[in-house]
Amino acid sequence: MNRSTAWSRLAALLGVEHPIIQAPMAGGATTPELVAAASNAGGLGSTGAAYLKPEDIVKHSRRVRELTDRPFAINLFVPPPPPAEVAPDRMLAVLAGYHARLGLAPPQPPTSPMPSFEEQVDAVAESGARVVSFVFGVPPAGVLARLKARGMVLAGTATTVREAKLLEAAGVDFIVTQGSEAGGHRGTFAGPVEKSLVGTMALVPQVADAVGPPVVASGGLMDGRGIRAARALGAAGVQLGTAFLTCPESGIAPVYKAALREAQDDATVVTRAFSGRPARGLANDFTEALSDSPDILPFPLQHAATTPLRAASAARGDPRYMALWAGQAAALSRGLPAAELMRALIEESEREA
Ligand SMILES: Cc1cc2nc3c(=O)[nH]c(=O)nc-3n(C[C@H](O)[C@H](O)[C@H](O)COP(=O)(O)O)c2cc1C
Repeated sequence: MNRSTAWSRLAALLGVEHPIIQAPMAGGATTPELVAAASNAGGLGSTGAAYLKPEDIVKHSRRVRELTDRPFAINLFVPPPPPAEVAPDRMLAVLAGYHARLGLAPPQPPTSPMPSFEEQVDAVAESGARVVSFVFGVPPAGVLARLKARGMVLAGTATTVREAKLLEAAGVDFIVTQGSEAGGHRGTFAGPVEKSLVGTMALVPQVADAVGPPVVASGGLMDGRGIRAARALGAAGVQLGTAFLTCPESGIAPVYKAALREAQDDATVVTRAFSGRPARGLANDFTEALSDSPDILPFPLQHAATTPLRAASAARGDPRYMALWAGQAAALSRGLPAAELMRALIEESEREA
């Protein structure tokens, strides 16, 4: 299939003019206003719903539907196996020092903050989203069958060829490849993360050669240059996260937007310090002090344990203890309104190389 056919076929599958996806970003970035603006401009907006309670998924998607009658996407985390018994005392002692510095009450033993996956799926099934994407694994067969029976288009996230093949075998409609440049959590689920840090340039053509479903490239793409490169490598579409974080509609804290605008190419690190899972973000005091700690708890307990500190740091406009998820090309952030950014991406991606 030639490149322009793959591109327009994926656009038709997604029900959009251009297969340019505003990435799902859990943790509040993907407000209904951001999602709807991306969709209204001719791409596909996506909600990162992983931490949302089912009733909030219902509310959020109702609001998106008020703002657009175009297709949009929702994303969930495939749930991790229940964590083994862990002793959080040493991590709590480390965090206590930071709490004291900010005048917070001592940290409490963490419990999982994740809503019930089954109930999230119930809410997603009723959300009116056209596309449902998953990360951190192969979703259960029953979940895929149920959403497919409702006519929803399904996607999984792969960081290696092996993961892409597992997702193809499960029957997803398209595969998002996540290159190691990507901001946020590594979606790795089959194999050690250290071996899955494959860059977009190397990952996209290998996955495109290995699997049948269309491949959507993500990781380090910020403008038309990246989109054209991804297309040339065999991608049928693209997904951009960091590029949308500095939009006025994105829900992240102002201090986080300011840090992204000042970021340099070497500003990011992959760290487990905030959540227990490896994720790429801007280095700060917290990542420098904790990234090598042997006491980091497994996801989602580390995420829960660091929540009060991250929230207090954001409320004070102090980026030192916040999770500032960002891809390696954050310096190319433009801070445009989402519709303008989407229109610019479309126009730039169609220019001759
Ligand atoms: C703040 C942030 C949160 C993210 N949350 C999610 C998420 O909830 N689900 C998901 O599939 N990917 C998530 N990602 C990863 C994106 O889907 C995408 O792979 C990544 O943003 C692409 O790289 P880029 O940031 O360089 O564009 C997140 C990325 C960022 C920056």
